[in-house]
Order: sequence, then C-alpha cells, then structure tokens
Amino acid sequence: MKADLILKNYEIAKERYAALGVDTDKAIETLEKTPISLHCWQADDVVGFERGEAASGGIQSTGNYPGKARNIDELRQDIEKVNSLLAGTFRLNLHEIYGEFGGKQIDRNEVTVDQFTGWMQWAKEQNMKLDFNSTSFSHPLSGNLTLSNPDPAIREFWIEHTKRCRHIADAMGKFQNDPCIMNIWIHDGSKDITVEKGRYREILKNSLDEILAEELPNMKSCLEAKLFGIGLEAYTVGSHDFYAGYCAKNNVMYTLDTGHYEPTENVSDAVSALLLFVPELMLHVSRPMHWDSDHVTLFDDNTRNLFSELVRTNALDRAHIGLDYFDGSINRIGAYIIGVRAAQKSLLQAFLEPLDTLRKYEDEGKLFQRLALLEEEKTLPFGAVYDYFNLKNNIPVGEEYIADIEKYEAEVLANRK
Ligand SMILES: C[C@H](O)[C@H](O)[C@@H](O)C(=O)CO
Ligand SMILES: [Mn+2]
Repeated sequence: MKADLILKNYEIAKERYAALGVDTDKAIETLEKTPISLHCWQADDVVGFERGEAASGGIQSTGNYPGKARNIDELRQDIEKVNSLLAGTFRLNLHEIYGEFGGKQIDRNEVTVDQFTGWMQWAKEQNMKLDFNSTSFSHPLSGNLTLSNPDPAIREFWIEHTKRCRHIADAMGKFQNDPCIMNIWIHDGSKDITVEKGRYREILKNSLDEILAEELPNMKSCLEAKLFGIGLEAYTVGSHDFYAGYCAKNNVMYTLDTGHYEPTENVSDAVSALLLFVPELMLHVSRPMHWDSDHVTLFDDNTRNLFSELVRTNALDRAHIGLDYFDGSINRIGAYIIGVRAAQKSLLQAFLEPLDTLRKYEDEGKLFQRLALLEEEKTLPFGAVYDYFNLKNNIPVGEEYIADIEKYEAEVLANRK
C-alpha cells in the first residue's frame, strides 16, 4: 500500500476517533511499548534441543509443514525473521528443553544457567528480554504424574528440575535487569476415573510449597491451570480451581491460557475476577478449536474480549502477554506473524475504545446508548490506525508480509531437509 494513502487514511481515522474523545497517537504509543512474549515453541512444534523428539505428555503438535527449526541457530534465525516483520516490543519465552546442551546428556535435574547464557547474550543483541518455563513433558519420567507423583523419587526429580529452572529464570532476570516470568505448567492427570483426586492435589500443593519457598528477586513464578491433557482426559491435578486457590492464598501469579477452559466459557471474564485475588496474570493467548487445539491466535471475539477486558479493568500493568500455540501444518513464521498481529490488533482496538463515554452511559443508566456505541465502535476505522502503526515503524503494512514470508520460505526454509 502506498505510504501517502496510509497517512491520509490515518489522518481521517484520527479525526474520527478524536470526535469520540480518543487519542490515536497515544494508543499507538501504548501499543509500541506493550511487550508481547513470543513462544519459542511455534518454530519447531515443541521439540526443543534436549531429545529431539515430538512433544508427548499431555500435549501434541500436528502438521508436517516443511522447514521447521532443527537447531538453535535455525530457531534464532526464525525469531530474527519474525522480529523483522513486526513493530512493537517483544520478549522471548523459552522452555527448558531449548537450552544449549551441546550434545551432552544433561538431565532435567542437572540443568543450570550455563545452558542458557548463550540465549541471554543473543536476546540482548536482539533487544529482547527472556521469559522461561520448566518442562515436565517429553521425558522418560513424565508419565502421568510429575510434581504430584506419590513416588518420592519421581516427585523429587521434578521438584529439583523446577527449582533449578527458577534459578535459571532468576539469572535471566538479573542479566536483563527486568524480572523473568517463569511459568510452571505440568500435565499431571489421569486418563480415566481416579479415586485419588484429593491425594494428588495435596502432593502437588506440597511440591509447590517447597519449590516456591525460596525468594528469588529477579524472577516471578506463575502457575498454569488446565482443563485436561491429551491422554489425561478424566482428571487434571492442576485445575483452574486448584491454581486459583493456590495463587490467591500464596500471592502467586496465575497463568490464564485461553485454550484451557470449557469451550463455551468466556475466558475474558476471569480477568477481573482473578485480579482481585492474585497479584498478576500471565496470559497464554491461544485459539482452541473444539478443545485445547492450540490453533494460531486470530483477531476473533475471544482475543478481542480478552484484551478489552484488560484495558477496561485497568490491568495492563498487571498482565504479561504471551502467545501459546503450535501449528505445524502451515509456514511457522507466518503462524507467528498472524498470531502476533491478531494480538496487536485486539490490543489496539481495546486502546481505541471510547471508554469514558461508555462508562458515563453505564453510570447514568443509559443502556441503549451504551449498546449503540459498543456496536458502532466495531466499525470505526481502527485498521487505518494499525496500518499507520506498522508504516511508522517501517514494517510491512497489511498483507505485504505474505510475500516476505514466501521469499524466506524459498530462500531459507526450503533448504531445511
Ligand atoms: C508448551 C507450553 O508449555 C504449553 O503449551 C502449556 O503452556 C500449555 O498450554 C499446555 O496445554
Ligand atoms: Mn499455555
């Protein structure tokens, strides 16, 4: 699209929004500064560099599109490409299995920061900060139960792993002078009916108490709830109620993954409820299709509702935005760009909402007026504002990035046989 046309459209949009009391320049500035954490695992279908095996243990990636990253250099190359096609501020969310193991057998209860210093340096060069995840899946000891396992040897193994991961996250946070957010998601559960629901939850509670006992100043831990995992359909130890209770009681950050709730549930509704009781939220923005399928995030009602709730609740500074999906059936770089742009569009639309007027209508009981404005705002020219945001940052506008990704596929990804 021609720059002068984008600018002209932006000026018209700016005037239209100003008439509603909305400052588009301010919205763009806020969007530029709001960090989005890119999940490293979209680049290689959650394989990582430890064992090189397909993900197992509650999650699964489907699709066999050619060109997935096979090593650290390729993954970094892909993330650099993704960065070059996006405006804004980005972090990188690493899983423990993406360490630099250098061909050595370093088991999960032996991992140290040494396997991540290269990542820290690289991220600094990319002007990205790091977030982190312990990895309980894709390991011979993953089984059905890790931190909630009644077998002390297995449980100790995973406690040690998670403690070590917290230390790695702390080192990352210190290095980048900004807290590293470390997520703990475990798949623990049961395929069929269990008569020991309470027992496993009590063990998990005790494991978490032990893991989180140590104060580490440069990292923040968050706990991710889930409805069910693949092969563990009947019961999940770390359910929503379990973690909501645990996080509220222990002042721990809660991870809200938009794929982890009943399909008819309005996940965005959890934002204002949880934030009354937990300190912060980590968001895993995903797209469930019938179940927790981890399809590429889109600019759909679920994503839009989530971000508008964040803004309406004044919770932007208490939420960490991350993406979480893994689609191996399409160009993986394209999958990143579609998902990030969807999150950005949803955020921008939330920033552009004429909230003062909507709140005033609501306070005054003017409910027809509120509904009318909510309807009208949907077709305000926010696309022109998003185009300008990209143009201003020298990033491809609109569908222009498709050709860029096709070129990268032909020149780089096609050579990964
Ligand atoms: C790879 C991630 O840890 C994983 O996707 C987790 O966050 C999750 O959502 C599992 O369903
Ligand atoms: Mn998740």
